[in-house]
Amino acid sequence: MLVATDDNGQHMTDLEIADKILGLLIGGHDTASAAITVIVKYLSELPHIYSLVLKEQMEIANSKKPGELLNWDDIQKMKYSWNVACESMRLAPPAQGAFREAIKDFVFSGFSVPKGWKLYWSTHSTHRNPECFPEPEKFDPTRFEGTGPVPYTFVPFGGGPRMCPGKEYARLEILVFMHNVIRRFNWEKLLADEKIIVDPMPIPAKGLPVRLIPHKA
Ligand code: HEM
Repeated sequence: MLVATDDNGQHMTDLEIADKILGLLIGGHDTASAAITVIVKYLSELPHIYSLVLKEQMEIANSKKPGELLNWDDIQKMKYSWNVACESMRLAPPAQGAFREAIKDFVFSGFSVPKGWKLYWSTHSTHRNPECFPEPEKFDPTRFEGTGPVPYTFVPFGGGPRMCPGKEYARLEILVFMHNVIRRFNWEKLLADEKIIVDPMPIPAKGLPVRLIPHKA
C-alpha cells in the first residue's frame, strides 16, 4: 500500500492506508469470528446435526497418522460440515449487506431505480425469503446439497465482481476450527435464551459461554 499508485501516479494518503488496514482487520477477522460463534451456538442447540458433523470429522481424524496436520484433500471431504457452516451463515449472516451503484435505469418490484442511484442489498432479507429458501426459519443443511441454492440467493460473501476475496480463506479458517474443536469436545450453552445482538455482526449478547465436555478416550 505504501508503494501502490493510482492511474495518475498518486500514492495513498496516511488516512487512506489506515482506512484500508482497518477495513481488512474488521472484514477479515470479525466476520469469520462471528460465523464461528454462531456455528458453535447452533451445534450446541442441534445435537443431531452435531453428531453428523462429528461423524464426518472423526472419519477424517481417524484417517490421519498421530500428529499429522490437515491437508487440502481433507478440507474437500468436509462437505457436510461446510453445509452446516453455510446454513449457520444463512440464518445469521456476519455481513448484513453492501452498497452498489446502479449502472443503468431499471425497475425492481415496481420501483424505478435510475442510473447512478446508490443501493443497499440485504443479506438477511434475501436469506429469509421463502421463495429462495422454503421454511426459511428451519435449520436445514441439506439445502446446500447437490447444486444448492440458485445463484445470488445465498450471499453471505456477496456476489459479482466485488464478492468477498477472503471467501476461500474464511472457509479454511471455519472448517479447520470445526475439525479441531469437534474432534475433542462436545459442549453445552450455559445461557439457554441468550439474545443475539447485531452490532454490526450477529454476536450472542453475553459472549456465548459454553461448558466444554471432552470426548471419552
Ligand atoms: C465468514 C467470513 C467472511 C464473510 C461473511 C465476508 C463477507 C463479505 C461481504 C458480504 C463482502 C461484500 C461483498 C460484495 O459487496 O459483494 C466482503 C468484502 C470483502 N471482504 Fe469479506 N467476508 C469474510 C471474510 C473475509 C476475510 C477472511 C477477508 C480477508 C482476509 C475478507 C476481505 C474482504 C475484502 C478486502 C472485501 C472488499 C472487496 C471489494 O470491495 O472488492 N473477508 N466480505
